[in-house]
Amino acid sequence: MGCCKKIFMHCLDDIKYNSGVIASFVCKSVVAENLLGDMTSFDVTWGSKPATGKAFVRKRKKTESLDDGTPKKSFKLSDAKSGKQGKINLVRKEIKTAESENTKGAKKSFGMKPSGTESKKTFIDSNLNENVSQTLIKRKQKKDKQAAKLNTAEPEQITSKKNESHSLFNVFHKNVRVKTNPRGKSVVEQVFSDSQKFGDLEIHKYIMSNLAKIGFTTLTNVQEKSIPVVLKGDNVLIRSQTGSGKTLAYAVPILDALQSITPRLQRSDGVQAIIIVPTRELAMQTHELFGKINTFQWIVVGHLCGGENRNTEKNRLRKGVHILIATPGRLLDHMLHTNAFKTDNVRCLVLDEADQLLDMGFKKDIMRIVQEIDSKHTSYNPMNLLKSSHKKFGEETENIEDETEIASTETQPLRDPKSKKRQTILLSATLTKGIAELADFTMKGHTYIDASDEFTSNFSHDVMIIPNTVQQKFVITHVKHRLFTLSAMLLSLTKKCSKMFVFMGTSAMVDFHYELFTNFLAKMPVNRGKMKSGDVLVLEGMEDESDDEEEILDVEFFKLHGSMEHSARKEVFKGFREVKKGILLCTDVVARGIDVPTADCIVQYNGPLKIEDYLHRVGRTGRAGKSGFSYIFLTHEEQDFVAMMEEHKVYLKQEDADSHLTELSVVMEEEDTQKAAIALQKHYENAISNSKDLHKMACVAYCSWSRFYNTFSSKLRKIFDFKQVNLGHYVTSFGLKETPTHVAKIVRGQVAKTEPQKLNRKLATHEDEEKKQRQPQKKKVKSVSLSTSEFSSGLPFKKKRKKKLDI
Ligand SMILES: Nc1ncnc2c1ncn2[C@@H]1O[C@H](COP(=O)(O)OP(=O)(O)OP(=O)(O)O)[C@@H](O)[C@H]1O
Repeated sequence: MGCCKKIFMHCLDDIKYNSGVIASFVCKSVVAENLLGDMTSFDVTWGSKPATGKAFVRKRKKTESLDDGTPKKSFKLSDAKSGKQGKINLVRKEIKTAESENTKGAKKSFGMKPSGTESKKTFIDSNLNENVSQTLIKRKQKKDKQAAKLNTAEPEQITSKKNESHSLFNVFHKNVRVKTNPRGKSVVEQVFSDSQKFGDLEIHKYIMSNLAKIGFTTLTNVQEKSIPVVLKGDNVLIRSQTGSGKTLAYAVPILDALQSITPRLQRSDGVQAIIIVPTRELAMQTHELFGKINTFQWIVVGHLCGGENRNTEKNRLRKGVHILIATPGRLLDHMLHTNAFKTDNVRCLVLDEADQLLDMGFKKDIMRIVQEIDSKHTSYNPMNLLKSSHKKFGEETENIEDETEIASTETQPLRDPKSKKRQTILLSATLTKGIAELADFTMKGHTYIDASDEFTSNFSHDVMIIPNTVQQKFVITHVKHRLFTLSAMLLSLTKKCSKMFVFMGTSAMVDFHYELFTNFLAKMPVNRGKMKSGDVLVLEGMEDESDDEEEILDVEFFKLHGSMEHSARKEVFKGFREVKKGILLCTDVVARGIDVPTADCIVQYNGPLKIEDYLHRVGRTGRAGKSGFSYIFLTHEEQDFVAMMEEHKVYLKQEDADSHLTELSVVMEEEDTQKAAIALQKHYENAISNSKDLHKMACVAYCSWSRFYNTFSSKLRKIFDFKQVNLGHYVTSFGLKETPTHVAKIVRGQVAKTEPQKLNRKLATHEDEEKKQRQPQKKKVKSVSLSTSEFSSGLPFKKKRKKKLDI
């Protein structure tokens, strides 16, 4: 027995690093130890050929093999991906002769010679027949004894014993240490300029005093470098790290130019400057900032964004707006369909978060918007623009000036209402080839401004610059532990942080976790005294408002994603910014540009779909020189992410999940952290299975996750590899007890949640066929839509532009 246990541990390690090398060991030890349900995936023999891909052991076989007391020599397997059935035959299966340290160790513990040509077959045969059958008989005897004991015990004790055999126990293995580079030096970008003040700029004194009122006196580095250039009227492409104050770099010069126009602008003069931002929240935020620095009552700032009432916006445009902040879809919609919206006087175009605009597939919309604006300007020459856009990435921009008219003039076009020129400003925290192309299309020659002194001339650098005031950490968890580890982290981090963004892959994941945490984690009573690791938790009781309960989480939960109603999104965004202590569960919809100055912690529960997304998510903290923390959840299979980030000069430190799990001991009133964690998992699982709605949400969330996990960018796919994941473990991380296939069926509406799982394939198939014959064929209805339009433009739906996730 001891040997088997040892082998299991060896095997587990090997599976982690060396998947498939020692399948036979795994199976054998599994039989002996009754650990089948907890195995990670491994390669098996598929008939006579080795299986491609991964196979997952059917959990139910574990019970069958042990219940009848006879050793099973074969197991049925099903391929999670293809659904193909297979069989692993332990007697016939041969041990592969991998010579890794672990396999040698494992073989030794079975009394075998480390390199095993002669021991290949005999090992399994003899051991299976002797050791395993004995083992199983002993186990059965032990089980019977335990059962007898339990029968005489108090009911409370019984549940406690039952809980101890929760499958999570078996995978509670040591923390994995990931090799990091402690000496790695990231590129540091100074946020504030050394000395320059807003007072040193040639801008209107009212703007200066308004800036001083909100506490801005010293210029940030990017503001120091770019405001004078923008004031001059040049086209610019600006790159600087997140939270460095890029918005003011264009807001101040635009406002200063418009206030200087004499005679004063009238509403009938129409739109003078358009600022395009990717999301509604960013549109609102930018609008707010303009509101703070604009005291010139005759200058009107307005915004247009998807989700708002179109007629209200039409009226707004009809009345007259000078500075228009808009999301691209809705802006184009009005350009094409609102007669009152004239673009003849537009002399400044800003593309903020330019890389996100491209990522979200707005390139065509932006090109169309640019064409619409320029078609009203005499200097517009699309052929020249096209020629210039074929220029190589990173090539100096000066040579284009020969071919096309330069926008740059002695005066800023905005200051001269008669000017037929357009100044363009592109801003981003990351630079990609796409941005270079966009710059070439939208601008006739431009100045490149990089806030980092290291990269003033080198445009196409791979280095990612993240504020050095943010401590970046990663946590390695077993997939099955994700849910309770996240809960523990929320509990512990709220003690030291006031506002937290928790990024998740999909809207459905956000919905589910929000529901779970607000109803259960946030209402976790500290002094209830009932919640021991062995308890079966009375879930309805959790909502009882008894006097002696107090909430352990002194923090408000929020959720924000692209599938929410516009009004709800608006409210949440406002609420989160105003609240003193809060946790925002969100998707990447708020990953860029959003400014919550007091946000001091970022948790990435799912990896970023693109490398740049990591930077933008982390960038929600550490704004304007403030300090912050950032954590990313990684599984054992995803640990190479750390090395990949190091290639981009981003160095993450490992933090043990255990340091957070101790929090659960307090909540669950259980000294042993592992038991407390399991109790919480059980608590969640029971809550989910007892509530139809929550269960459905969990199923939908799981399915949306599986779609999400299939969409990583090609570079990241080798790390976040869907083929490597154990779907069964992920199901557990959503607090579900069903198999992945069953969950998928529930989501598709093929089975009701209450329907028992099909334990016996033959019987189940038979029953199914009978049912089919009895029931008339129903038309298939897609019960849950997993893909939703993220940033609805309001335009009639034409053709799907790009495969979008429900973020
Ligand atoms: N000169 C300044 N002094 C102090 N704080 C400033 C200054 N300029 C901007 N800030 C503050 O810095 C924060 C970040 O500004 P902003 O949102 O413009 O950054 P950003 O570079 O656009 O970030 P991101 O790339 O994430 O969009 C804001 O809270 C803003 O109020």
